[in-house]
Amino acid sequence: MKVPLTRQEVAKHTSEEDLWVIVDHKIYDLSEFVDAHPGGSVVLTQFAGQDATQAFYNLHRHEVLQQYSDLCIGTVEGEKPEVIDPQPGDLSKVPYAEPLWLTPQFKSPYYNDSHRKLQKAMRIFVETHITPEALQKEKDGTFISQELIDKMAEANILAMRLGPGKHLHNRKLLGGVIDGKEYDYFHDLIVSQELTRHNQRGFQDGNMAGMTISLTAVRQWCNDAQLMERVTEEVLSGKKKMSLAITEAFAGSDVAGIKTTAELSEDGKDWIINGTKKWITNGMFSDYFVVGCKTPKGFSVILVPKTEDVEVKLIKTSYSTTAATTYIEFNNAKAPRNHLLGVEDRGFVVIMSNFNHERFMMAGMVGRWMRTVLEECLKWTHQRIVFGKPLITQPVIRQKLARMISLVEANQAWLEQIVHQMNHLSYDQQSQLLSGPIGLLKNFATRSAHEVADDATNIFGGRGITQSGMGRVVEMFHRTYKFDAILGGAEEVLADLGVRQAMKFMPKAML
Ligand code: HEM
Repeated sequence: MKVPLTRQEVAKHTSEEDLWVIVDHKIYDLSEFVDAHPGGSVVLTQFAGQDATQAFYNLHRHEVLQQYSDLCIGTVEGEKPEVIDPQPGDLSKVPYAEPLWLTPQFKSPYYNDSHRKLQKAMRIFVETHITPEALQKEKDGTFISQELIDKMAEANILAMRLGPGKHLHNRKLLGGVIDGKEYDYFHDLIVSQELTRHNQRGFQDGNMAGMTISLTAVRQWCNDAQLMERVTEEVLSGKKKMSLAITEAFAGSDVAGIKTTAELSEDGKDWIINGTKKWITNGMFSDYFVVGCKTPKGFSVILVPKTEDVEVKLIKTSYSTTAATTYIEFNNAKAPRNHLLGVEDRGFVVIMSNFNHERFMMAGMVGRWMRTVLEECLKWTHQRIVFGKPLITQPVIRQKLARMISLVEANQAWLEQIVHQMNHLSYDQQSQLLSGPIGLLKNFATRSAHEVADDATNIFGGRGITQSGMGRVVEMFHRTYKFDAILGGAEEVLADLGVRQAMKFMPKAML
């Protein structure tokens, strides 16, 4: 019964057995909920019969009202709710909460109608299908469901995550909102950025991150076209999973220090792999591993199928085990000879060129996360009342917000500039010309994340270090932004790479 009622009528319901409150001009009957209320019954009785809007928004996220909408029995007569009730697909109206190209008042030279269509469809898909599972999996630590993988495969989201290319031709993306042939690196950026919006960092990686950084290497470097097509089909249909297995306890960003070996069997038919790998995202549920190995005269990359000679163990890290971070032992594991990617002993180029797309995606994703954290801070500083005034009235808080806005916008602007170049360069040209700039961009993105996480946590105070409730997004960001600073190449290594690449192009220029 959602009928208008007067404030006088609400004021009559003040006992624990018969308890009504008003929040944002809506009336809630909490009589049955009092005992179940996580904040206890006392606080509710203190506000019984009254308007509790300010107290409510000081303690709860708006999503609480969406979850408990059944308790709402009507609106106050002659009044209208003021707080925005976001629906799947909506753009945020909070300043800076969306990149400029999604802000109706502004223009961008980079995006067209097909980008807008894809963005809208992705946001609806993420909010409807991915976010509910992401929230659950981040908490319970179990792996992504086959049901969700199947849905993403059907919508061709798995295929889109590899970036533009022939694998998208003849595919209808998200039910046909755009044609696979139209797909460019701006679409790719949109897919990455929308996919982070559930704000569950462990699940973000648990959601097939392994595939996005390993199938790319198979597609680019597999010498056997039939094998490449078969693996692509198996993985993009969601039937098989895969991951990239390069890092070891012995070697992280210094790929040259890898100890895992690959030798040809006596009959020359198979590679025999021995050694260990560590921090392999999605390794627990992978059917294939793209493995970096020492071969007699150098370093090679091999596609290794999961067999009983490949043992996997779960590693607990600072984010959820839903990411399936894995320790792997290869014990005489076999891979057919044609599973070599690229040229024997010259696998370095396979790994290095593959890094570009991974790092570009990571920069886009952490950039989008920062923006969400900025939105959280803007909302919170307006709703949080301290010393009798909203937090935003404090100049020191506005200084922090100014810095966050600048970092978020600078990252996106640089990112878009690089994406524009990617759209106009071949894969080889990208490897040659953009590995430096992309490395520097990822470095800048995660140094910015460091600043944003620090300021946001201070703004949220105790809530910023609490895993549930008001500060949950900020808490997660502060706890997990380091994954972006380390995975795909540590900050310092990327900064160094960026400058060394510039040195290569340095003319003999004198002062
Ligand atoms: C529609 C009415 C309400 C609902 C559905 C509701 C629901 C909840 C939920 C789900 C939580 C758990 C924390 C979270 O997820 O954010 C919570 C916590 C809490 N609630 Fe409510 N609540 C309501 C009204 C109120 C009111 C009127 C007060 C009065 C001040 C209040 C005070 C609190 C307190 C003190 C906490 C604990 C907060 C913390 O741990 O920081 N609630 N409430």
